[in-house]
Amino acid sequence: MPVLPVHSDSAALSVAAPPLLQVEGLHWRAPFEGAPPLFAGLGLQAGAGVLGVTGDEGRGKSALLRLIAGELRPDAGRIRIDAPAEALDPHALPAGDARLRERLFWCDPQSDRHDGRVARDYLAMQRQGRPGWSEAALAAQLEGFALHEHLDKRLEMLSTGTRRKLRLAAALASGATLVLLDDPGAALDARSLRHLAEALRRHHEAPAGRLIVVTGHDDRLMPAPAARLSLDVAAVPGVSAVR
Ligand SMILES: Nc1ncnc2c1ncn2[C@@H]1O[C@H](COP(=O)(O)OP(=O)(O)OP(=O)(O)O)[C@@H](O)[C@H]1O
Repeated sequence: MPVLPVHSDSAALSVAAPPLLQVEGLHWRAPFEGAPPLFAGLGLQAGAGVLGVTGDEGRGKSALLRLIAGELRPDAGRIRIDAPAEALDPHALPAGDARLRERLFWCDPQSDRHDGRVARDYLAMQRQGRPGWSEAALAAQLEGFALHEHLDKRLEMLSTGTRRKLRLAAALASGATLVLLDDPGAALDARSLRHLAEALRRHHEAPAGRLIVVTGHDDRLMPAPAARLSLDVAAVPGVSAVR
């Protein structure tokens, strides 16, 4: 999946396969006085595999995922998540829409929404409404992240790293067309980092029609440079990624 930064909105690359994620003309600035525009016409197309989003602190990696997930509203532009029958616009659908839930898994490291749940129940809840969910993939994640001993504890009793691992396990088992992982290596122990790196590498090699977007600074979790999108390019008005 070559990712080419281009310095013009009009620049386009030929797309070998229909993209799973399309961002067109994205404009957004943080809603506070004097905030500079973070995205001024950003365009992005990505197919199945792993797309890495890199950039210095504050360049908008997390904000980009929140915009794609529908949590932040773009000032202008369009976001489309591809689906067999129709392209879904997360901003045109109500929160919790069943089609969006099936196709999108947003792994928000800051969320404390489910902290009162027991880990096993959290996984059961995440499984609901996701026909692509894989019990085999979940079993591999529980093993790889050493989560078995924590399944009967409430999330609020778990360490930050273990809570993150539980969310990652659900994300990787979800079968969603688009999985968004924000800085997934943060607070992970060395063994878990190795497991996650291996899971992402395997997914990239055999993506089965699904796209995982990973932000962060950890090179071990990033796909090859050709599949990375850097937000550091000064005032990039358009960026395209194709598989
Ligand atoms: N939910 C939000 N609401 C308002 N402003 C936000 C929100 N998320 C991010 N921002 C603002 O957008 C800018 C970019 O922040 P963001 O967290 O996206 O950067 P980042 O590249 O992920 O940085 P880091 O590597 O430190 O995580 C910051 O000015 C931040 O305050």
